Amino acid sequence: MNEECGVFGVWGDPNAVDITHLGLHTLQHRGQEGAGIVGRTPAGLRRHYGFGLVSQVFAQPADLIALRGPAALGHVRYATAGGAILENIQPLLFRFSDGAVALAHNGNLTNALSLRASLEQNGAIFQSTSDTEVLMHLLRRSPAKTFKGQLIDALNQVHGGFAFALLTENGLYAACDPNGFRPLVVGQLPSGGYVICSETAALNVVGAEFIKDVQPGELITVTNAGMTAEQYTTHTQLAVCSMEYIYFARPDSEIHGVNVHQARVAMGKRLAQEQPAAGDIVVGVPNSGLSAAIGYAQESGIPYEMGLIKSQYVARTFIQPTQALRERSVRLKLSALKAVVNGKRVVLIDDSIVRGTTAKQIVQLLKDAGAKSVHLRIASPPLRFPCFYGIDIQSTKELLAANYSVAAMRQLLGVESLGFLSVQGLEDSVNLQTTAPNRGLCVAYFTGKYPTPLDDYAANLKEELSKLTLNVEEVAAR
Ligand SMILES: O=P(O)(O)OC[C@H]1O[C@H](OP(=O)(O)OP(=O)(O)O)[C@H](O)[C@@H]1O
Ligand SMILES: NC(=O)CC[C@H](N)C(=O)O
Ligand SMILES: [Mg+2]
Repeated sequence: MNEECGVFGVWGDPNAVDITHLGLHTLQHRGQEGAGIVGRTPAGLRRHYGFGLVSQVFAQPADLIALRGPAALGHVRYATAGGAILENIQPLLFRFSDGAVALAHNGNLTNALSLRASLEQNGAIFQSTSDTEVLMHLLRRSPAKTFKGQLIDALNQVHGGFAFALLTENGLYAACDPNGFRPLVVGQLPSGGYVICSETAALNVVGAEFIKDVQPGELITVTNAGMTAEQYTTHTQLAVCSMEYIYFARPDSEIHGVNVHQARVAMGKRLAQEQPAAGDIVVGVPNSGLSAAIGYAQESGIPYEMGLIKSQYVARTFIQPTQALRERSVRLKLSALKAVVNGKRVVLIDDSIVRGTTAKQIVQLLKDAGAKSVHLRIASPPLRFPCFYGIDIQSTKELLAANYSVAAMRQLLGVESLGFLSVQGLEDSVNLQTTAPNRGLCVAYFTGKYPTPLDDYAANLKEELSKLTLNVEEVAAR
């Protein structure tokens, strides 16, 4: 599993580029592989981009100065399709005889490969290997008369997960897929300018007021005439990625009206009811396990303690490319507090188990520091199926819970007991106000039931699952 991507665009503010730069810093947790900004300068759209963190890509003041103007679009990337080559770092910038367009994307398209094959057969020449680029080819081939009409045509042909943002000389456009898998919000700056970005935390940091969540199948247009919202399709059904609430998004963001920290606290409370444990202290795994640990302690009455310390200088573990690096970075990142855990029965709370790298090492750390027993509780259901909508887990091979039962995982991780939150518990904890299936959440990674056809990925998944020798229901029930 890898991070997400983050998008951030501004229209109608003289400081658009600097605001976008700040916004990307705030969204850095969503992608650390590459970053870029396109600015609408007096000389047209200009781009600066590269590999690494926002602070590395924009190391010199001149990098931003060259982009300045009244509108900008930025992106932080972690690849889900097409790998880590410079050409895939976003925003992508296309120059046409009649103008330029910048394109940024969070999510993953399920039919990009087949669309690309047929576009190439008809003469298209792609510049990158990412799924994102197909949108622009479809847009340019549309017979519609206006840019917006062409965009609507293109949006109706791509499938899967997408929060797209596009910048032209004339406007800033943004759209969400028909399930709203990925979060995307609109806000307004004190100057009157508009911001469109992945998370509300970034609105707060740049001083913009929240206006709305972009809804499934919705297209937002911002020009000098103001902001408008319309449906590019009405075949929609809310299925927000539940991993956004569990792990990805910042605790200080709100997605469809639900604060991420509070959702995690509620997951922890529910976990305490569903999976009680006899312990002396509750310890959360920094960072994203802490909110659920607070909830577990509140509900169980077991005191919350700081049994693990996190170094502030080590990034998220998933993004390391190899297992050896991931293991080393857990060691560097987390240490046990001997004075707190020695002789104690520890109830250890984390938000998720993916490969098991983190849990395995932390249990060892706690035991080495003298913990009498470790009762591991996970504030999400076991992750057993891949995601094709924007989280980079596209194979069951690496998922611990796809390959081992809960009892086998308990042994493997070396804990006295192990318990997970139920799917129902997750849905109730997030508590979205909707009548959509699964209470408006995508829970496919836990149930194997995907809210859309998987297009190019379907055959592969079928084959993988057949190798597990269990059917979907059996895998989900392990
Ligand atoms: O089972 P694994 O493969 O180890 O993956 C799961 C762990 O990874 C994530 O933390 P991460 O270190 O990425 O980020 P965080 O600091 O925000 O918790 C997540 O919160 C779990 O702790
Ligand atoms: N994590 C993402 O949202 C990635 C966006 C896009 N699919 C890419 O690979 O660049
Ligand atoms: Mg973690």
